[in-house]
Order: sequence, then C-alpha cells, then structure tokens
Amino acid sequence: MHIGFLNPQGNFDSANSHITKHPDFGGQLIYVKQVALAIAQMGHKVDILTRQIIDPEWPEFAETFETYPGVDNVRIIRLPAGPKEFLPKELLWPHLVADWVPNILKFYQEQGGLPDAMTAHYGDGGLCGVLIEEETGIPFTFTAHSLGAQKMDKLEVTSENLTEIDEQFNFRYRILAERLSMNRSAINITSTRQERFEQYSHRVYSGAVDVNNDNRFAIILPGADFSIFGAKARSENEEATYQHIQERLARDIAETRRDLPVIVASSRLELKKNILGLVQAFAMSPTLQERANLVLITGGLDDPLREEASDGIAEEVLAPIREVVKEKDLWGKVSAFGLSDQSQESLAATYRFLVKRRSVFALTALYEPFGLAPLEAAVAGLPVVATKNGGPSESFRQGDKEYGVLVDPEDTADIARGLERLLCNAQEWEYFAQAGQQRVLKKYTWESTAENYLTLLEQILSSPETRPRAELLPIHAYFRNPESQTDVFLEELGDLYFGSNQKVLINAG
Ligand SMILES: O=c1ccn([C@@H]2O[C@H](COP(=O)(O)OP(=O)(O)O[C@H]3O[C@H](CO)[C@@H](O)[C@H](O)[C@H]3O)[C@@H](O)[C@H]2O)c(=O)[nH]1
Ligand SMILES: O=P(O)(O)OC[C@H]1O[C@](O)(CO)[C@@H](O)[C@@H]1O
Repeated sequence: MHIGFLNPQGNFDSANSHITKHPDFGGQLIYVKQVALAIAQMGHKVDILTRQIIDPEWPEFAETFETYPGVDNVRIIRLPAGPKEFLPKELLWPHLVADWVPNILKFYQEQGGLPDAMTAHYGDGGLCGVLIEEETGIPFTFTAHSLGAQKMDKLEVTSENLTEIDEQFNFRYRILAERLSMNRSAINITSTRQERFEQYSHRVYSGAVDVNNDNRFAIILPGADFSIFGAKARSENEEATYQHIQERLARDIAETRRDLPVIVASSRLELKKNILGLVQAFAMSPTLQERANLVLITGGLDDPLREEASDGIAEEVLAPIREVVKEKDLWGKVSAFGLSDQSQESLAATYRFLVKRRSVFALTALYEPFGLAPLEAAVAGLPVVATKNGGPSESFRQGDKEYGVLVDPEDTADIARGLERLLCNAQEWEYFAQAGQQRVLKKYTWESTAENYLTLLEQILSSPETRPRAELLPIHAYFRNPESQTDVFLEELGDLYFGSNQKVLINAG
C-alpha cells in the first residue's frame, strides 16, 4: 500500500529538530513519525507530506525531500504553502487551501502514483484530506490529536471575548475544518473512548458526526518507544545527561536537599499545560517541600527562573511561575532547565536518572487530549500524577484499577494530595511505579498502533461501502476564498459555540 500522511504544520524532520521550541512542535510529530516508520517497516510505502519552510531560523525544514537514515520506503515531502518563512499553525489555513493542497496534487500528477489512502492529522491536515478526497477520491482517516472545542472551553470563551480570542487562534477556521474532517473522513481515529464520546460530542461538532455510530470511529492506542524510554534502554549521552542534571541541581537546589526525590514536569511551554498549577501545589504544601524538589524541564531554555524568555508564548507561561517562586520563596527547592539537545533520548535518560531517587512525574494540564509524555515517564519507571481531564483518565485508570494518580488540575490542593500520596508512602510509590510501567509495556506499542492503522486502511480500500458516511457537509465556499468571507465566518463560530444555530454549514454550501 502507498499511504500519505497529511501533516501540514511544517516542522517535521527526521531528527525531531526543535521539538520543544515552539508550541506547534511536540506530540503530534512524534505520533506521525512513529506510526509512519512502523507502517513502513511492515513493507508499505509512506509519504509524510508537510509544509516547506525556508527560514534561516529553521534550516532543517527547507529541503523538498528527506528520508530517515537506514529506512528505504519513507519520504518526508515538503511543499510550499504561502510565504516561505515559518508560520504558527493558526495562520496556515488560507495557504493550505490556496497553495498546499494544489501543490500536493501537482506533485503527484508530475510524479505519477498518487497514494492509495491518506491519514490526516489535526484539523488542518483533516481539511486538506477533505479537499484532496474531493479532487481525487482518495479516502482519508482523520486523527485530531487535539480538538479546538476543548481549547475554547479552557480559554473560557464568552460572546464578549470571542472576537478578541479568535484574532489569535482563528478558531473560526479550525472548528469548521474539524467539522468537515470528522464528517467526511472514511473513519475518525481517536486515542481513547473518552476522546470519541466526550471530545467529539462537544456541541460545536453537533451534526457533523454521530459519536454513537461505530462505523465512524476506531479507537487506536498510541505508543511509547521502549527502545528510547525503556528502563533498561541507554542513550548515547546517558552519562552526559546525568551530569547535566546534577550540574543544574547543584546550580539551583540548596546543598542539603540535593539528593531528595524530584517532582518532574516536562511539556511544551503552553498555558494549557498548567505548569503554574503544579508550582502552586508545591508552594502550598510544606510536606511536599520537605520531601522533594520540583524540576521543570523547559525545552531550550536553560535558566528560565532567572532569565526572561525571548519567546512571548513561553514567557506568558514562565512569568507567573517566576512570581510564585519569588513570592513563596521557593529558591533552593525548584530547578528549571532545558536538556542540552531536547531530544527524546535525553529526556528518557533524565527519567531514568530520577527513578533512582524515587521521583514522580507530573502532568497537570487543564485538558490533555491524550498525553504521550506520561506514558514515556511511566515506562522509564516513574510513577505518574496526571490530570483527570482527558486521555490520562483512560491510560492510567481502568474501572477501579489505578495505574497512576489522577488529580483535578484546577484544584491545587488536589494536585498536592496526589503528589503527597506517592512521596509520603513508599508502598504507594512502588505500586504505581510498577503498575504504570506494566500498563504501558502491555498496551502501548507503536507497532500495534501501526497494525491497527493498516487493518483499517485495508478495510476502507477493499470495501468502502461497509463504512457509510452520514449526509456530507458541503465544503464551505470561503475555504476557496477566505479573504472575502471572514466576518460571516466569525458570526457562525459564535452560533456554533453558543448553540443558537446549528444550520450554518448546511446553509452555506
Ligand atoms: O525535551 C523534550 C520534551 C518533550 N519531548 C517529546 O514531546 C512529546 C510531547 O507529547 P505529548 O505529551 O503527547 O504532548 P503534546 O505535545 O501536547 O501533543 C499533542 O499530540 C499528542 C499526540 O496525539 C497528544 O498525546 C497530546 O495530548 C496532544 O496535546 C513527547 O513524545 C516527548 O517525548 C521531547 O522529545 N523532548
Ligand atoms: O493547542 P492545540 O491547538 O489544541 O494543539 C495542540 C498542538 O499540539 C501539537 O499536536 C504538538 O504536538 C501540535 O501539533 C498541535 O498543534
């Protein structure tokens, strides 16, 4: 089979360059890469289609073609979309329609050999899947990774602030792209039941897809790379990473506290990851402060508690954290630093170093669509405290059985209690370290993710009629002419979000 992966946010390269440097980089790139490589290893031909970026700040994303060392049948293909330089994903929409999709079609016309099927990633990839299917009949699966509706909820959108918020986030494009994607995909792939039944049933997606229709959804679990994160794996720079951490702890942590366990957080520096909530929980609990230090892994920023970040988005996250550290005088108990190369290998070595001192991994995101990071920490041997909102409620709990401690991210006392549970009781630490690790080893492998994708794609291609779609939403005209219709779009977003009018798309065709 020949499969195209539509991943327009053009920050994709074989080395995972800059993986933590911008909020658009992170889990989705890891997911696409791992599934693509595992499918290719099973003998299929894979094209990862992404945006070409010609920008001195991001030289890794400029060449049209790239391959993975030692892998024959995967190509990264970068095609232009709008201006040459890097653009945040929120600004890509019109360029995808005007440029990127036509460039993909032209590329395959010139090369011959269109893919048999596409897998589309995030709302922007989904929209491109819709448009490509419309032109060529090639079916696509849709994997949302993160849906706009939950982000809007967490941003507390009201009719008063909608216009202002949308200036930054362009939800007006995103929500409608997501509606079209989930409506027209051959099937929607979610990482959890919760994503299918709760995230997709948000009112803004009403009428686009029926979450109770088994023909429209497949739940495919993502994975963790055991060769990187496994407890016995070793990276080339294992010792150097251990030394780097020790140096940073020596820089930031009071001498008498340096051998204490650590509460470690590692995520993109983005407000919704709620690193602030974790710092506040640490600040309010004398017990936690007595028993552990807090370590924040901060991508490329090496001393963000003392130095301002030049990047505005990171600074928005870090400034209030700095305030809490100052106000509650947490100096000597908190350390924040980046890993020298920000690679998954160094992150894995960091986790293994911290396991030895009975540390705990924490992800207190306000909402986490799935969450690869806690799986990776768990397989390395760290017990996990994770948000109860989103994917972790399924990856770290089944029925009454707990594999990690789930906490309410909006309740700092609950976060503190969850952490204390592991740090104050050796048996609990032991239990959760074991249970979390075994859970990931048994259920979360990228090979089985890839096998499940392949099975679905084979079914879709061999008998498309077995997965009938509901009435198709018309592709909205303004996707073809974004400039002229923006205002109409904005009103429609309000209608969708606040629920007064569900007819908008039907009328717009
Ligand atoms: O220094 C670092 C820090 C992180 N990472 C990697 O970055 C990824 C982060 O992924 P994840 O924890 O899943 O978070 P997001 O980046 O927010 O990913 C989005 O996409 C993922 C894949 O669908 C979903 O699991 C998330 O919920 C969704 O928010 C992980 O694989 C980490 O190993 C590094 O490589 N180096
Ligand atoms: O915050 P958002 O827009 O919901 O998106 C989550 C983001 O996480 C990522 O998946 C990072 O992996 C991005 O590609 C995606 O844009």
